Amino acid sequence: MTNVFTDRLWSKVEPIWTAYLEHPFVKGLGDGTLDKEKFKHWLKQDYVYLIEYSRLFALGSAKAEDLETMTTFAGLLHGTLHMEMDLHRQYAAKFNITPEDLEKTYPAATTTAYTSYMLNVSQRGGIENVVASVLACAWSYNYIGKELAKIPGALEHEFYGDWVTTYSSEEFTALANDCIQLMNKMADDMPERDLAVLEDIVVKTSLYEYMFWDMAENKEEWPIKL
Ligand SMILES: Cc1ncc(CN)c(N)n1
Repeated sequence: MTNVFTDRLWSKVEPIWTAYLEHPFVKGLGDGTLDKEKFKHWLKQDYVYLIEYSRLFALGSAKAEDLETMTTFAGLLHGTLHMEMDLHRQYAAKFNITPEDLEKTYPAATTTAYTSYMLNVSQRGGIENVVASVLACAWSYNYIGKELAKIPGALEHEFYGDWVTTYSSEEFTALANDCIQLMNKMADDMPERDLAVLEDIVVKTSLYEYMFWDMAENKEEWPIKL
């Protein structure tokens, strides 16, 4: 089989993605020992992250040059707003947090930096920048979900089992695969100079993903509280 662009991306980001699995927050999700307050911090920050992330799918749909791509982005938008964010709303209910309060979460420094970066490169560039921006997000959570699902008891854990089940599910895998396929479709016949730009976006967003885990682990907001 011939190599596709995402194979090249994978070999570039593999060390970062392997580090996710060693991260204390991710390890705690997998073995069920994660502190609930840390998870609550992730949950709230991730909800407002996903709102901005959804904007990227809407932008991708607007920038699409064919109906098939437009439809794929619309499906990704729907899957995020409903399937993925439903998981967050269900967890929030366990903490007695309403969807309205979740939505009012003040974005932390890392959340702001990560979403601003994605929106900036996506607005400045063409649709291929949008796809490169969203790729690490969908693909890495699916990767983590599938790896954690291999840990005995992780899928059945009374609290974190739903997290592992959702991100390793066929439904979420299909969303991640849609992003992977879109990336390969965009990269086809692209000159090396442009591919290098896309690779840099995927590396940076992969690093932001790591910072997001750190932010949740340390319950970070901003350096000075007002
Ligand atoms: C920060 C982050 N990255 C990725 C995902 C998976 N959509 C997420 N929910 N949050």
